[in-house]
Amino acid sequence: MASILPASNRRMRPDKNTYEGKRSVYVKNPYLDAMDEDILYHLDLGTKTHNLPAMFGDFVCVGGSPNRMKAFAQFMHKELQLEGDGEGIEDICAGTDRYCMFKTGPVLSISHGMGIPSISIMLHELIKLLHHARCCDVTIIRIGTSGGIGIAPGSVVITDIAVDSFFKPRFEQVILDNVVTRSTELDKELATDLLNCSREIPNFPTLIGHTMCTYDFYEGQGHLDGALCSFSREKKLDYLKRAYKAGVRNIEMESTVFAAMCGLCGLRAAVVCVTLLDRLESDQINLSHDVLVEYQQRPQLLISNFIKKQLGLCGQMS
Ligand SMILES: O=P(O)(O)O[C@@H]1C[C@H](O)[C@@H](CO)O1
Ligand SMILES: O=c1cc[nH]c(=O)[nH]1
Repeated sequence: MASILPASNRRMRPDKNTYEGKRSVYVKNPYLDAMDEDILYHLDLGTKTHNLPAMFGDFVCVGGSPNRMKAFAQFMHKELQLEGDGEGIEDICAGTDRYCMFKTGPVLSISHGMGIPSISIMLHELIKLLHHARCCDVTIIRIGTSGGIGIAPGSVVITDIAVDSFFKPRFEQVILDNVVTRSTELDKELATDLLNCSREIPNFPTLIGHTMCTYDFYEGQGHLDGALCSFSREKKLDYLKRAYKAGVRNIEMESTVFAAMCGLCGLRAAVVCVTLLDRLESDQINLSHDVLVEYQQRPQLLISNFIKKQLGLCGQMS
């Protein structure tokens, strides 16, 4: 778990990235050390203007929508039985409308928008913040929505490995004019712990599977209902069935870069997404508002129970 002690209270080894017995957050950028101040433009935070060690906690949860991540922060406030009703919880990134960030006890809740470029910018700045704040043993979980393949809508998929549109466990980052391929493995032990935790929640369909991450919601995921569609229903179904055969159980738009960046920077990471529909059956998400809200709360409930267990509050599981 990440320590929230100020950096000066902890013992650092000669290797600057390693605290005694702890796994620290790495940044792999030789230029950062030489910077007098680091301004995290999209989060509206900075090393000179904010007391970063005081702001960060043990768990970081990220998801696309600002409202969902605010609701999650308020839910955690209640679940952790913190003082007050949590209604007036403040957005730490209120100075920007790109992302929002809330802190409830040891849990940081941050929105990342839709798609790889959006989450990637947020992760660069978040990881630098965790590094500047000298956080150790950080657990980061993406709680999102997705389209399922061959599983009942409402199922929660815990990702074992994120794959690209070719079902390959890789993230290809274009750096200058080179393509650099990065691994998209996630923490297996964390995924198993989450699955075990899900088994304690009644009527909570959960499975571990591969998650396919695409660059586009419509054509990229084989939707027949976009403004453009240049393939047949048969081609779509053939593609999704091949994905299923390759072990893919859901599709979303952030997991490969999330797994790659967190893995490279020493963060214990998981992806937990509810499925809103079975893509072998349909393309349109036509759930009622209430069902949609209830489905979106499922990853939140699982993560809340997991965090409470980690904190030794397991007698108070929802
Ligand atoms: O975290 P969310 O639910 O936003 O993730 C999925 C993937 C895309 O960002 C978006 C598409 O509707 O939902
Ligand atoms: O089908 C879906 C549903 C949610 N999010 C996705 O990326 N795809």
